[in-house]
Amino acid sequence: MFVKQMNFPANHVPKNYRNALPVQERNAPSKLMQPKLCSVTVNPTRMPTLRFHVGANRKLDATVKALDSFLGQALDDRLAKISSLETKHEDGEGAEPLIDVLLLNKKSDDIRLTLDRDTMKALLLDMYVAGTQTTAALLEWSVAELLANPHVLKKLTTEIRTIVKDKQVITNDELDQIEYLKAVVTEAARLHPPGPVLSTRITTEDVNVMGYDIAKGTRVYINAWAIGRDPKVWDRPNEFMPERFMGDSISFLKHDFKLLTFGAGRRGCSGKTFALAVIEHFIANMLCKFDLVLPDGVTKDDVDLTETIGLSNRPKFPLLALVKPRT
Ligand code: HEM
Repeated sequence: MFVKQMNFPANHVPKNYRNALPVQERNAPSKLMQPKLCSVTVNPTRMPTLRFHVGANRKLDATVKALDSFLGQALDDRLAKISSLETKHEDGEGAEPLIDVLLLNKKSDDIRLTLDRDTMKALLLDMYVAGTQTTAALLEWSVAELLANPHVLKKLTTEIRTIVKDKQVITNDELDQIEYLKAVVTEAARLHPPGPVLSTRITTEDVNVMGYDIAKGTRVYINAWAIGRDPKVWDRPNEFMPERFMGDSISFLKHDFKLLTFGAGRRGCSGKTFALAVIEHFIANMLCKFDLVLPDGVTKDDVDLTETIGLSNRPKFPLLALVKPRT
């Protein structure tokens, strides 16, 4: 790719940016393992682009402080709870929560996590900010498109029930076999990327892209939404046709610049495998045990697929759907 991710200029590294720490400090054992928790230091980063908006940086500071304190509290609460448990998982949870993995500085065969408190907060923030709304939006779009396209819903339901049969729990092995489900989610993601514009890049050298000269240092915005509906790239681009991805070599796991719902390159989405697994598990389980239907008197043509305009893309009107126990 011609356009690379912006780096901080050497003299402008925010002070709380972990990699800016001397190597020794970076590798020091986590303070969290000490009995007394370290205090939280907030060092919000000012955004130069906001300096023209009166009060914006002040609001940013307040938001950063509030978030920092919320995340710090979440870590403290969980640590207190873990210490009060005699054995792990005594609180009835089957799988180990991410927060415990971070707090307990888990050691496994091939990975040793040495995380300080700020890094743990950043990881939790990543999960919540980057991972929740986006996943929920793509799930909502996938279900909305299924309701607006009953022939696709019928085909998918049949395929899922044929593969899963009467099993109570759907495993990844079954999920891997339901090729049409992956095609449905990929098609929903092409038409309705939850983040229509990718993270900003800055060119690191003069480049020419398809006849356009782009000077070094140009801020580049990539419109994933428009690329996903480009008629030069896609046949009948505005139609929901999961079949286009059946047996196709294009998939999110293979990095194709036609399909940028999860971005690309080194700053591409690090949670895409997780997000796709969550969405596929949800839909497979739902359609296995329930019939997905529209409320009485509502037809497929009434499903409103209008998108919100902005940095995130969700249905403008929340989806109303019903599930009934499988007939
Ligand atoms: C359907 C769900 C999701 C969508 C559509 C999505 C989309 C994106 C997009 C478009 C980017 C910017 C990529 C680029 O500019 O090249 C991104 C970045 C990111 N995503 Fe996701 N994401 C999803 C779910 C998740 C989840 C579940 C997590 C975490 C568990 C996550 C963590 C991140 C992180 C940490 C980044 C920043 C990566 C970096 O800058 O190095 N995302 N995501």
